[in-house]
Amino acid sequence: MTTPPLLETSNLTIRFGGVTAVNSVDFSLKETELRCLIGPNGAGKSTFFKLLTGQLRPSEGHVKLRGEDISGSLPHEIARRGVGIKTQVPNVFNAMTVEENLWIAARHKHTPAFASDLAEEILTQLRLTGIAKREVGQLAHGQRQWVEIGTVLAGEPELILLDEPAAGMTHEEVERTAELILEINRKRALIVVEHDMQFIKMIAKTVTVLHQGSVLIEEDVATVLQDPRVRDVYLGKGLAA
Ligand SMILES: Nc1ncnc2c1ncn2[C@@H]1O[C@H](COP(=O)(O)OP(=O)(O)OP(=O)(O)O)[C@@H](O)[C@H]1O
Repeated sequence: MTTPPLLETSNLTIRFGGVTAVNSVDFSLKETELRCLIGPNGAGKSTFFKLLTGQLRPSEGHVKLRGEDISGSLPHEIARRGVGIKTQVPNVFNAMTVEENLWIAARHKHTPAFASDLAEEILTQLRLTGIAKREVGQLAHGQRQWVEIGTVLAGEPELILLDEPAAGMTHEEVERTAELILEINRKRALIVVEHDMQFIKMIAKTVTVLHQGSVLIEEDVATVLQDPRVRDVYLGKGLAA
């Protein structure tokens, strides 16, 4: 028997009134694969993520995790099955330190002592040990984003969805974020939505392009960035390939 992919969607579709935001998407992700998902504004990327995490229910089609149908499952059930997400909405406690935030996130699943060990491990992995005792509200934008990624890691997901992790970062922060993602990808699968093409080039292997809710092309990064259809959909929207 062949092993099913880590994640698979078939004919995944959602309509809002007259708008088909995600339109018959067949998508497949292998264990520990890193996939970049790009597309112009309104292409359906965030909505696709919401369908994967159970925040939205599909109008049609299915989402399967290791072959098990999770379409229609509740967000906390999907999280428990190993899907973590970092959205663009902040999800950390500003008045607490970096290590306290990581500990609280780890404590959902673990004993206090184990949560401390896990928080320590994440501090090391994300190279945040130097700012462990700082309040999150006092940190630079990039550092806060890394703490947010850390709180997702504290849930020990097998699949991590990152929605625009490099948005608003300086060039140095973008480079470090790329390194962190590649480090995380040694053990875990990720889907990364991003508009910053320099960042995409730093991390991408296979890129899926969404346009008007459908998959326009899915290829290696070099092929995608040279594809005239991709250039067309981004025309005037700042694709710096
Ligand atoms: N709750 C909703 N009700 C109605 N329409 C919606 C809803 N959510 C999304 N849409 C529409 O679905 C389409 C896809 O939106 P979505 O936010 O998924 O795009 P996106 O690719 O994430 O865009 P961006 O890059 O700007 O974040 C858009 O036309 C949007 O207006």
